[in-house]
Amino acid sequence: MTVTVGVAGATGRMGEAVIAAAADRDDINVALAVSRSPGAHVEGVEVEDAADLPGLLERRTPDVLVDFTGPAACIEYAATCADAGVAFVSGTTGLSEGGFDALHEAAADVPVLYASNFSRGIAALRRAVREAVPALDGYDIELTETHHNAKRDAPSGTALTLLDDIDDARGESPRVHGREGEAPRDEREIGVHARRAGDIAGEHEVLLAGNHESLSLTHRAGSRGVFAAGALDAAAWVADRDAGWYDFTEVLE
Ligand SMILES: NC(=O)C1=CN([C@@H]2O[C@H](COP(=O)(O)OP(=O)(O)OC[C@H]3O[C@@H](n4cnc5c(N)ncnc54)[C@H](O)[C@@H]3O)[C@@H](O)[C@H]2O)C=CC1
Ligand SMILES: O=C(O)C1=N[C@H](C(=O)O)C[C@H](O)C1
Repeated sequence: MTVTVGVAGATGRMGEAVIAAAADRDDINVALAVSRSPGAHVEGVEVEDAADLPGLLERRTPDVLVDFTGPAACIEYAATCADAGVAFVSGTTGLSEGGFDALHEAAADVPVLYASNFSRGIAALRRAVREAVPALDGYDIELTETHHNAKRDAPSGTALTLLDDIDDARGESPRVHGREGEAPRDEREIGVHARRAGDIAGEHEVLLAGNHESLSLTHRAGSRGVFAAGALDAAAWVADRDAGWYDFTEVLE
């Protein structure tokens, strides 16, 4: 079965990567690409005006809209998809709690699949973290993420997901974002460090140290292609599901 997708944020780094990845797949057809800077072509696909999204969804009837934009657009497009009966897959980060509430509202009408990171390696890292944290009870934990110099939100969405995983594994811990001056470490705090440099696609390290040993669990994305492939796997998986909230881990089961 071929799944038809629309791509929102089509002229952005991830939007372009998604369209490029779709061009190599037989199971996905890009029926629509939108951006707030229309007129360009990405991999031969014409990019149309995102302001026309409601009408475009009605006319092109994609099965799924894949969104990599910004928080405001993500919330707006989720509601537009809910109205149009189109499944919504998003990897947009930097959403507030209210933003996630809005996505959950859309999930009452259509399938919504959200992931702060669509790489399989991060899914495996999350499993490793959930196992390591209780096994190394009392060890200090520090989390470091490194991204390209154009990333807007910090810490990354993936870092926030990993922090939630750590909280689930050992109870809620205070988060300390960087340290400066007199800053003695509290026993349970998690130091969170966000680095921005060059064109690094995305790196995350969870460091556990204590008892004269340290364990570093690290993931490095070599290109945006890994995120794009995962998002398209998610789109293919969610296309014919019932309305509801879905997680990327379900796609990998
Ligand atoms: N979940 C995952 O696996 C991944 C998530 N991301 C996230 O995806 C998002 C996009 O990342 P990039 O492609 O690097 O950013 P980008 O800045 O290159 O592209 C974003 C695109 O969205 C559009 N956009 C932003 N706000 C908009 C608005 N209010 N209305 C209409 N269009 C709007 C921009 O014009 C641009 O075309 C970020 O939140 C990033 O953190 C990025 C990589 C992987
Ligand atoms: O903005 C990015 O580039 C990335 N954003 C996501 C995040 O915030 O975790 C995922 C990935 O690390 C790349």
